[in-house]
Amino acid sequence: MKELLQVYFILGSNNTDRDPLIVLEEALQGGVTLFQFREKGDHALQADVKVTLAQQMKELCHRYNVPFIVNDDVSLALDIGADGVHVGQDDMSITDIKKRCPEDWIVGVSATNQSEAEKAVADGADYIGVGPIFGTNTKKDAKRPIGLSGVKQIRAVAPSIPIVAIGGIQLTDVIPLMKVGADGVSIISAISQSEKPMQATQAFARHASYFHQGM
Ligand SMILES: Cc1ncsc1CCOP(=O)(O)O
Ligand SMILES: C=C1C=NC(C(F)(F)F)=NC1=N
Repeated sequence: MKELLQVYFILGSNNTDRDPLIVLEEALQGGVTLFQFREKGDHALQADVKVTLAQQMKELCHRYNVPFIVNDDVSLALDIGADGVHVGQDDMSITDIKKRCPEDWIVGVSATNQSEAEKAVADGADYIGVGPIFGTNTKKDAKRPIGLSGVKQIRAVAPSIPIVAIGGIQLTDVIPLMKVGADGVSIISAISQSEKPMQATQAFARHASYFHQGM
């Protein structure tokens, strides 16, 4: 699981002005290790348009042997045969999801502090998304940034669960984040808003793998 978290790309149709399928394919060619479909916020697609995009993105990910995760929408994830879901603290509980969903599903949870992280571990989450690390414009209701120290504190109470850092992350943040205990980084705009998503992803992959070799 920790290897999958190295370069965790997240994309929804409103995170880019381009065709999201083209952006996704370029990022996959650059070495994305895990992908999350997150269709939220202004102009988010709904209903069958959203389902169609999700199915197309899933097929694309599977062509590159990358697992396809759906944010929040457990029913959509089940309907299209996703590889798992990512839920927030106030979404469906992990235990309920684990009951309803395939045994081999990846179930990730957001955590922004030590108690949320401890709860996620107790509930059996497969990984936790820790953040927002830095300020971000991508998520309207993001909480106050927790910085590198926030990751360090969470790793102190959750020594073995896979942790991916998220929120305002740029290339130069990768190695410092891994040094304080993250197993990988989750990125939206640094890749989706890049003029060259493939090259941007390659750079993130190089930094993340460099650190892993170093360990
Ligand atoms: C979904 C989410 N959760 C915490 S911050 C964030 C948005 C991250 O987007 P970006 O990588 O563009 O800052
Ligand atoms: C709010 C979120 C927090 N973390 C993550 C992930 F990086 F996948 F763990 N995804 C989200 N959608």
